[in-house]
Amino acid sequence: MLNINQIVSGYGDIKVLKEISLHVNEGEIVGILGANGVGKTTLLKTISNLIKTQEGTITYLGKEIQNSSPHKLLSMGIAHVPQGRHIFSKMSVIENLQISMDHANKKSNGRDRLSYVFDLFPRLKERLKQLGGTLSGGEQQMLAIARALVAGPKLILLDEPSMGLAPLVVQSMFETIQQIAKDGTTILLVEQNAVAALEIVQRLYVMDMGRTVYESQQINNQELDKIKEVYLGMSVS
Ligand SMILES: Nc1ncnc2c1ncn2[C@@H]1O[C@H](COP(=O)(O)OP(=O)(O)OP(=O)(O)O)[C@@H](O)[C@H]1O
Repeated sequence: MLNINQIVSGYGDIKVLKEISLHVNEGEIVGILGANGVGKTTLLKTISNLIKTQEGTITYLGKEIQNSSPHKLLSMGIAHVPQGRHIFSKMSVIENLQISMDHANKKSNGRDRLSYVFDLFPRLKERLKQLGGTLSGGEQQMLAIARALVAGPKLILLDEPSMGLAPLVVQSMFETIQQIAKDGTTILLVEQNAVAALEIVQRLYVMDMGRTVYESQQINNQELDKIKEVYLGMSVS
């Protein structure tokens, strides 16, 4: 579905991504793990063209997209849920969702998409008129994901959904992410919380210094221990 081929990008003269390559197959949850500052967020921003691709190609459903605007990418079915959520804090829950629906993939029915996100996140339905900025951290993350989903995406780029959330909230958020994938939306997940991410991904990449240093095939227990120990510096008993 998504093929990233030898991409270079960064900020001004600073190259953060250094010829990174990876792919995502339709229906998968693919994880990108790695320490602070290795370029995970930069990778997602480059895919959604918030940062320019300096070298290499990004192919989505057979089309090169590295020069397509974020708006065009959304209409093609790629939605980005940024780190820190960036919901509109002075707008209500329903207004936040409405804005995204206005830019949606018009082939799917808006009403259906809205009822789908309310089934996934009933708390949002109870808070339609509440301002985004007054929601709890967990609710804001629900709104950020819901806002992506009402656009009818085929692929969601999800940047650190666990950030700042209590462990129980993280667990329930990750169960919902798994449900979203089961319902047919492919997910590229960037996470610091390796323990939570490893529970739900089908494949994963570990990044370091703007490159992938590890790519899993199928994840079994033995491989999980190796990833944790060698690449993530976690102790395995
Ligand atoms: N706007 C910017 N201008 C200059 N450098 C930046 C900018 N944004 C990020 N960087 C740098 O790019 C590098 C990669 O940052 P990035 O946010 O992609 O890392 P990350 O792996 O997502 O980290 P984290 O897990 O802490 O969010 C870092 O060294 C960071 O300081």
